[in-house]
Amino acid sequence: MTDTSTEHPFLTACRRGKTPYTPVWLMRQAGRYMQHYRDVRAKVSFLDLCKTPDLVAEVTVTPVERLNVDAAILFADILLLLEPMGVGLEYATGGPVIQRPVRTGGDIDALRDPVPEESLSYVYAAVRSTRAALNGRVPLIGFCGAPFTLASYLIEGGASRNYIHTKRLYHTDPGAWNALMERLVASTLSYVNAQIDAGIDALQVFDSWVGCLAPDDYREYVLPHMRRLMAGVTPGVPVIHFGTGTCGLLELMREAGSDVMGVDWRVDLDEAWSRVGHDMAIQGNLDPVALFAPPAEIRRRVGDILRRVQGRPGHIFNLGHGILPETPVDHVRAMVDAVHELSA
Ligand SMILES: Cc1c2[nH]c(c1CCC(=O)O)Cc1[nH]c(c(CCC(=O)O)c1C)Cc1[nH]c(c(CCC(=O)O)c1C)Cc1[nH]c(c(CCC(=O)O)c1C)C2
Repeated sequence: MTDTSTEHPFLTACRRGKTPYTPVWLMRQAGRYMQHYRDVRAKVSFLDLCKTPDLVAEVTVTPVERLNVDAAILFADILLLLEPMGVGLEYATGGPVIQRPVRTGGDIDALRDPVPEESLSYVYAAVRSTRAALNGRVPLIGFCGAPFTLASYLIEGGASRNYIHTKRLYHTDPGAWNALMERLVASTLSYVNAQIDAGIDALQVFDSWVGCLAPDDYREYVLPHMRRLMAGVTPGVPVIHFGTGTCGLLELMREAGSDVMGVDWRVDLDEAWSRVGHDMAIQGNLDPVALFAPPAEIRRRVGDILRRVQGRPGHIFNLGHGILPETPVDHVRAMVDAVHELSA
């Protein structure tokens, strides 16, 4: 695994090349289910952690060492980009909060356009220190929020159940909605292209909450912006497009133009893959709650997913969403070992 002269299986799989085993990594692999992370967080707030490159490197690399996963994901958050827009980002105990949500065309006009190279320079410092700490062992994934998911936080002011304010904006003022999405795409492109310059090996775009949309609304109010986002990413770095609850949207999401489609557990992986097309790679899709089952049952379920894709090149194993904080670490390790052993 330390041989950097050959491409790592994770990157080969993103390009649908043949690999000696199915590569695996886990969303939220750095997080509260791990004692090491809780120890770090006992001493420093979430935002201060994100802004301290050496600590970011430490919490990013630790799960790679403990779990033997095939990729690292930079420790950061999709909402960091919103802080320099001047809306008041805060990580409260109940989850992230936007103190001054945007609801009208006037609010949108008043947003600042972030200059990521300046206000988010700590992210690029973190990419460099994490790369140095990884020392070529596994590729480093950078990430961003997709414009719809970012807009939902900006407009609702935090997590949401029904997205009433978000949907009302495009129902009542599509011009303001499109202006907001265009600004988010522009800022996100400067943000991620500077992550690429700093040395990330792959990019995941998290559209975590896009599954709340009717297909016609996705087509009209989201897809054109996603197309411009994907087209603007500096070429050469594979892009993973992930969402949850996207069963009704997969064919439309394909049109955005990523290399890899990430799917949750609510759809059979072989069905998802044939619907997005075998000319794309696929990532997924074990239910994160399956990690609470006994290791023998976890192994059986890993085997089921691997059988569905029948060894077709271009599968990256992952959960269907992030690891939950209460997950037993030894079960996570058992899952990673099962993927490696059963796919070899
Ligand atoms: C560990 C963590 C993160 N963010 C937050 C936490 C919890 C803070 C803590 O308890 O220490 C606040 C934090 N930030 C956010 C949330 C979700 C809250 C909500 O339900 O709206 C929380 C708890 C918003 C967020 N943030 C992210 C998403 C997309 C992924 C997803 O769908 O889960 C979303 C929606 C991305 C994210 N966020 C994070 C990573 C790190 C890398 C890794 O995966 O190991 C990543 C990729 C890190």
